Amino acid sequence: MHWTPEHAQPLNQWPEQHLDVSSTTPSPAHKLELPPGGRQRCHYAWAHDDISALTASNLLKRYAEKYSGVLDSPYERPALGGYGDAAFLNGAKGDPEPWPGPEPPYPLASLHEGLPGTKSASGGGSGGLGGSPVLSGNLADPLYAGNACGGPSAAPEYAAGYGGGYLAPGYCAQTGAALPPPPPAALLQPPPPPGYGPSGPLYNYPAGGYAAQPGYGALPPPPAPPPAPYLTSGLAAPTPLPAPAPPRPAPTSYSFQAAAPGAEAGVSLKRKAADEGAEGRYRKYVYEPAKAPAADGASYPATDNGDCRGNGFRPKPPGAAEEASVKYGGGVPLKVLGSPVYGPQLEPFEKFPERAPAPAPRGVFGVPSGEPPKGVDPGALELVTSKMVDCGPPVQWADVAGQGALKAALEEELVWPLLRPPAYPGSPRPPRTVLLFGPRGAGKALLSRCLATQLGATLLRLRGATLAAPGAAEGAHLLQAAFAAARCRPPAVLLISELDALLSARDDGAATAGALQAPLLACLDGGCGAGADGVLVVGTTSRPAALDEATRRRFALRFYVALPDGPARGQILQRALAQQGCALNERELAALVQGTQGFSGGELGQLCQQAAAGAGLPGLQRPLSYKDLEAALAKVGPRASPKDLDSYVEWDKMYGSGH
Ligand SMILES: Nc1ncnc2c1ncn2[C@@H]1O[C@H](COP(=O)(O)OP(=O)(O)OP(=O)(O)O)[C@@H](O)[C@H]1O
Ligand SMILES: [Mg+2]
Repeated sequence: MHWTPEHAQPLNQWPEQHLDVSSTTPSPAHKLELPPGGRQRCHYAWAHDDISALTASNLLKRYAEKYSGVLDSPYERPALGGYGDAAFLNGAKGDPEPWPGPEPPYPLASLHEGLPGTKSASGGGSGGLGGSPVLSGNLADPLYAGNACGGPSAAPEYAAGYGGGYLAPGYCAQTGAALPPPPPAALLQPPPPPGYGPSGPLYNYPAGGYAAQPGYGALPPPPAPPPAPYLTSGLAAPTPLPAPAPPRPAPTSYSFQAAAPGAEAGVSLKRKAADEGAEGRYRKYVYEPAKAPAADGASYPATDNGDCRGNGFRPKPPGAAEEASVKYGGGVPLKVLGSPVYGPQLEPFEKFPERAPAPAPRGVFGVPSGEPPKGVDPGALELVTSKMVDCGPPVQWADVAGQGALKAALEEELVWPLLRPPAYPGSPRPPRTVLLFGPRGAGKALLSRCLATQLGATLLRLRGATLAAPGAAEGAHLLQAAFAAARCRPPAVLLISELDALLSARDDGAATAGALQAPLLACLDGGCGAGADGVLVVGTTSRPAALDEATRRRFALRFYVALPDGPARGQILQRALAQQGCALNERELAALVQGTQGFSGGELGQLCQQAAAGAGLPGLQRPLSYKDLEAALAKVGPRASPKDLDSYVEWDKMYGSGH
């Protein structure tokens, strides 16, 4: 055989190589490369391949013995075949006593016959020792391929067979003395209870029958015992159970898990679906035709009928669908009744002009549920109650165009936890403060109104600039009164827009601004009732960089309200133009959407107003045309520069909650 370097394989691959022993001519290269001493010890892989069959057999035998010694050190290996499989299964591999296995020791004399390459009955196959017809019958089954305890593994060095039968996965080299002897069989298998022994009767009913189990009285009565002919001979017929106890009263509260089944996983899926815009279970966040509402008209078919008042926010009461129908369409049935389907359907946008007069303040605002806190100016409280309560029409999720991911995040992280707070002890409190930041007119106030609607809460609106205008003392009184009013009338959403106007870092250097920061922080800390159950504080700003760290930290959640994307702009424009009696065709609308890139929702509304004003149509004698809008585009443009938008994104990355 001609020797080539590819024969120089490590020993662990050796059995897989074909070993041709037909040639007796030694390779001169081998002789030159191999050191004269230590060849046998260190250079197994370089052993001659031109050797006789007898030499090969002897060599294999010797290597096998050597490796068995290396492997077993310091573990003292018992005689081959000393362990049966049961020894490993019982964890008695360290038992110094030889296990009385039924199999005889492995016949070492036939080891080499199993090696591939030997021109023997094994046929030079790939089975290694395990493939030997002689050994395969003697090897323990199954073969353990490796050592999972991090020690030297048997698998690479004794490929497919050798030693594999001795090393179980997880087997660590250790002395047998370190292991305790196996416990007596009586301990391993406790005796069965009386009456359940192998020789005992099958059933062992107590003589007087079973006593009624407390707490299961509401279960239906058990079936009558089978008639005597069907009972096993010798088996005592069970005594019927006594009459069931009166049913326990239904629980008045429900746990978080019960109230929102699969909330955790479902929510994540929903967010994922919203992010990806993929077809998922929560397709309401992507553009699609409206789905049929739930049978009861509820946004989310809750499995519970409970009314969670843990934090003052309540889920929608039954019959909300009818109420919503009256509110929105004046009796006209709506396609989506309280269902937050964020699709391109126009119905939700058309319902604004048709809305019935503003309903009476929702929640329990009209009936104070709490005492006004001491130290609050009664005049300021009266002012807040009469002037700052938002009585506008409710805003559903579908009324906010676009912002799918943000709406999903608000609902998941704010609305659901507030409506259904976790009931288990030690669970984190739902967030009570949220900051919405983004360009002017992006829809921060609209989203706040939507939050109030979803929570069934009263909305109190404060403007930072208005608070800062009259003077520091009066502004502070108003601020405290607003928080107090919210606390007195839960559930309530307190919206403080232009939050930056209250803080010291103002560009215009308003004198009172800085003075309002301390009262604001005190109120946000709970001093004015912000931490009370049933009060959610929403701060909005278009200058998030003006917020110092103290203020920023007070808002548990911080969400970026971005400018509307193309489809959202199309929706807002359609709705605004429909109010002015203008209907653009598809091409014109697409062109308008294209031309209004970078516009906020507020600016799109201004564009339509400008178009109407430019056309000189105060009374709308003729419908607006595309040309009017083109002309208005020359006058109204986006206010936020790309640099501003970048700074929002940066701030969001640093301090935002992400969505
Ligand atoms: N995504 C939207 N869908 C429908 N209407 C929108 C949307 N975004 C904004 N609008 C409309 O634009 C107008 C301005 O919105 P809003 O007052 O909520 O903006 P804002 O972010 O609070 O602005 P500011 O920073 O000036 O307070 C509102 O009439 C609102 O209805
Ligand atoms: Mg606003």
